[in-house]
Amino acid sequence: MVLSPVIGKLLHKRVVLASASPRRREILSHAGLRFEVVPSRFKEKLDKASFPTPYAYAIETAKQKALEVASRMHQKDLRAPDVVIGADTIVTVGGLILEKPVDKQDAYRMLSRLNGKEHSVFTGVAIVHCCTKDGQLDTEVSEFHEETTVKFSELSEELLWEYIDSGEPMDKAGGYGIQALGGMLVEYVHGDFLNVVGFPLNHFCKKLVELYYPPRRKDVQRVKHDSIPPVDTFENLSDAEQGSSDPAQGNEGGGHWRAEAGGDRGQVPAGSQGADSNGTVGVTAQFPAGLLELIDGFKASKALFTACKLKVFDVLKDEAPLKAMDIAGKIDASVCGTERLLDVCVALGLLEKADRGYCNTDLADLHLASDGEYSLHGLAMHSNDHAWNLFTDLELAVREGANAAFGRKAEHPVQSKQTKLQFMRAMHGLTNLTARQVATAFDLSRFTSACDLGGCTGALARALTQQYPRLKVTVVDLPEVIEHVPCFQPEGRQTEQISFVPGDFFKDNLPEAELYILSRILHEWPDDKVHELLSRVSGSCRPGGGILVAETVLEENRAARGSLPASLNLLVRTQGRERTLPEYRSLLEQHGFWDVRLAHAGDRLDVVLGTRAAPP
Ligand SMILES: O=c1[nH]cc([C@@H]2O[C@H](COP(=O)(O)OP(=O)(O)OP(=O)(O)O)[C@@H](O)[C@H]2O)c(=O)[nH]1
Repeated sequence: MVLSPVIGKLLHKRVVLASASPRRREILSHAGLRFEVVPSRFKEKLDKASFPTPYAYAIETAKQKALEVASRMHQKDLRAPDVVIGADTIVTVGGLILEKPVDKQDAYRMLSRLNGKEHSVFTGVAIVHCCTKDGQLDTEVSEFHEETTVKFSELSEELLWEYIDSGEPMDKAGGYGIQALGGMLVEYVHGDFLNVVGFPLNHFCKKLVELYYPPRRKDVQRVKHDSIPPVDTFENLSDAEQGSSDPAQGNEGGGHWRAEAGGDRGQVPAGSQGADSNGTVGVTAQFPAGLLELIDGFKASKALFTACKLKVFDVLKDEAPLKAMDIAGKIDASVCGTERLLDVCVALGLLEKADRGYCNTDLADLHLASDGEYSLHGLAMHSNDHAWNLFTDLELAVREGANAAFGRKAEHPVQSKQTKLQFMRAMHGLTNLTARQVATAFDLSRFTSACDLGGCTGALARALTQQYPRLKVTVVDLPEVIEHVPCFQPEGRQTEQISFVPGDFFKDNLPEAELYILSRILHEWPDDKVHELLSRVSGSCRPGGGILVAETVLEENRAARGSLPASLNLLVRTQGRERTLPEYRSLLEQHGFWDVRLAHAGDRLDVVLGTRAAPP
């Protein structure tokens, strides 16, 4: 892959993205970068007037965000990551700098300023290389900015308010998200689109080229070219062509090869260089490290699952740092096996290793220990014990179409007694992660009652009642699910706003409600069952009532953002599939729901809201 040498230079480093922005995370992970996310605590309050230009302000803010994370991580365990990336996006119009709106009125003020005009979007980026010398943190900062020009159409007041009420402007610079509903406000864009979204990926790659591949005279002489390759492009680079250096280790001595697992992306296999009849030394093959990583990907998943199963992250959450020998004792495993597993977890960014022993990373503390609101331990265990087996039948599923393995090898997880609690844990963790975003994707304050069909442990119901104090939610799920709900109720947080009703939404009467919710339900079923369910919902829903469907909505070219493996999961596990917005719209309209709208609820989930029309 053409781009891999650039991003590949960071693959064997511990890279941290010092940002809470889901867009930045998505842009960089789609580019193939591996990193941890540690949101910066730097308060964005620099005096704007003290900067000569708006972009100087954005760069300084980005730098301070990254430095704060580097120094916090260094203080925590006396070891900073290798690279910390910070970014800050601002909008400028008429000499003013706009950041994220503080409330709806502020969003209105911003959008009114942008209405019908051209404005600039600047993102400042700081790449901080860290190293520890005599226990002290040493940093080297590289920085740059990118500018994009955007023009808004002339927009009516009504449209502006409708947009503001969608909730989208609130966490976005200038009060709009060009990648989502805000795209409709935009007449044209000149420059890098991703820069507007929050991270100028193209410029970032060029900066990496500048940092890691400074032109070296002997290489230029060694390779005969009609002209010297341009330095402002990152295409067709490999270490062998451009020389290799590492800013963290000083540019002078570059060109060292690494022999770590997965290989260095720029490494060239022995024998692949040679001279042609013109005496040109060229590279005939590029080491396919990205491909090898894909081939090895299942080993990384299995290492994570095994560490979860052995409760490594629980042990280290209670007591850390611990040496491999102590951890082995606590998890009842061999010392040499434990040490290898722990080191793999370090390489995967799940653990940190220092002289005093191993510790969880923040990510592992939050998501891989088995307790805690945002634990994904249940999901990891479900993937290990069930999804793993189902995926061994992927070939069959692909050959035969939907659900080839279903019924032959494993039962539907909710139907199997042994697995239902584990499945509930998996769903609980996953739902907790996105529940607030689903609850706020649309303003639902007009509803006073809701019925969450297949609402499992009530995680979404809890987020809804926290957001809308007037709302009462009835959660309907199978009796064998409801029986285990008390295990998932956080102590002291039971609320009278939520009730649980055992039942089968395909057979039993649906409770009365103004809003019916189907979160991660429809994708489980083929079209005929979806029609059956929607017709039952439609029959119970009064005119003016609503239906809220939370699913990953496919793009029209059928690519789903970050969730392609999930689509295969449905193929091996169910008879269902993910659908596009036109498909959901058509399904809902066929059952009397109109004004069908879409909002994104984070990286992997979208929300579709429809309103029940009066019967003709
Ligand atoms: O069209 C779009 N424009 C901007 C955005 C998002 O807006 C924010 C900008 O805010 P900031 O740079 O301060 O970053 P934060 O989100 O606060 O995260 P940090 O932790 O890095 O400070 C950014 O998220 C953009 O992605 C957008 O989505 N679309």
